[in-house]
Amino acid sequence: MTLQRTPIHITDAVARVIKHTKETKIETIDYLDSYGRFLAEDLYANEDLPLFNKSAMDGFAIRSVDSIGASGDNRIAFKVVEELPAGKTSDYTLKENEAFRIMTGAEIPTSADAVVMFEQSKAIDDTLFTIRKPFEPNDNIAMRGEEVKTGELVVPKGTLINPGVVANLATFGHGKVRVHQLPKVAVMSTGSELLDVEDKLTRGKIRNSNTPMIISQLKRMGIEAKVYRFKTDELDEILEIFKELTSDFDVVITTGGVSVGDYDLLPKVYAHYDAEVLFNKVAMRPGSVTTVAKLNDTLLFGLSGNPSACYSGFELFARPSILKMLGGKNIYAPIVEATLGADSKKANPFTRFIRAELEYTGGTLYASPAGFNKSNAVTSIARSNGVIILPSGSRGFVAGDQVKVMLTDVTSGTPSFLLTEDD
Ligand SMILES: Nc1nc2c(c(=O)[nH]1)N[C@H]1C(S)=C(S)[C@@H](COP(=O)(O)OP(=O)(O)OC[C@H]3O[C@@H](n4cnc5c(N)ncnc54)[C@H](O)[C@@H]3O)O[C@H]1N2
Ligand code: MOO
Ligand SMILES: [Mg+2]
Repeated sequence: MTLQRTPIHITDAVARVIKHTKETKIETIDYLDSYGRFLAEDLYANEDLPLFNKSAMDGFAIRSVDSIGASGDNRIAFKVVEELPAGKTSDYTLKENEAFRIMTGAEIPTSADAVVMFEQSKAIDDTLFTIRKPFEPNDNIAMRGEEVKTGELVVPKGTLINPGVVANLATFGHGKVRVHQLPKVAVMSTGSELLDVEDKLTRGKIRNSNTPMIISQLKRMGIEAKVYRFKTDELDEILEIFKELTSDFDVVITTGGVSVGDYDLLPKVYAHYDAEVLFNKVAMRPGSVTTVAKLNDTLLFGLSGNPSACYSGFELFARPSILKMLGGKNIYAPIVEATLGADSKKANPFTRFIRAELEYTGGTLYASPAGFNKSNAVTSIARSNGVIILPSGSRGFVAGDQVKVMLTDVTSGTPSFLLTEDD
């Protein structure tokens, strides 16, 4: 086996992974379980929205024609003939200077065409009130179909089902929704140095942080992974496990053992099973040895053992691929421009990813390296909420330079509420 590997550009690597990713089968699930999935079909309006002309305010529904000429000096009186809370309807036909007492959301009876807010009226007694200004037809009324008409596209296929989409499923009566199945994902860290979180530390050993990290990155996507243990770094054992993994799972994520070391077994596994290696070297740091292969219909993500490399390898390759399996359209983390908050003096022979702390101050988005940032760093992953991307072939960067930042952790908040009284 040759130890020479040819690095390819990240964009090429991402494109290869996505090209080899297939959507999973479609299933029908309860709409309340659909949050975080992607619509597998367009969502159309089954009805007009609003469904009927409805009061937009609490007040009185009147015939606008009866309000003509109303002023402070010429208050016009109305008599309440019926009360209409939301959900109650009436076929009564208003006569001159009659009104319904109507609440927000109630259907406007056909004989009324404007709503007077309580605040725009003066009560004389329980059934009489006056107004001091004229009302136009449709004042304070939400018109049938003003938001969307029957048959219009509301949310296109491939959209992430966020709480707003769930609200629309409910609005249009879709109790069941078609989505792509959750891919079956297995996670396995390799390395005879690895101990579990509560094992006693012994010489030369470390705690396995990659498995729980990847499990959490998957959880963030709504996926429960199955964890496999592999402790010996013996080829026979890993070959046996892989036989099971590739027949049962859509995605197998391994960490470690992917470089050129004597006990880096993944390249041997790919070769043994004649997997199609999409790439085994990417022109990036960290994670240059990240490998992605395909065996039958299973995608094998061989992430680097070094924690920072492992984290970005997942976000760069596994995440968009899994989102595509789920039928997602917008599968890539957004990349925005930011101002570098501190120097980053190293030259960058390969594209460099730097775990970063993002801060929005005084109208500027600053991105600062989140401390120790080598490939083996684990603490900076905890502190960061994005990744600075420095292009390959560039020299060092200094504070104030414009850089690109990938928003890998958009769930992170800010320490203070960013709206002020001037906004
Ligand atoms: N001769 C060469 N050596 C190395 C190269 C190279 O190109 N030529 N690449 C280096 C780079 S870059 C990286 S990154 C690492 C990648 O190594 P592997 O993916 O094979 O990972 P391991 O060897 O298994 O482990 C590397 C490192 O990470 C620690 N590790 C592994 N698994 C975990 C885990 N689950 N939790 C926490 N830490 C983990 C492991 O103990 C090692 O320290 O290879 C370089 N070598
Ligand atoms: O694969 Mo490495 O993460 O470039 O240090
Ligand atoms: Mg290694």
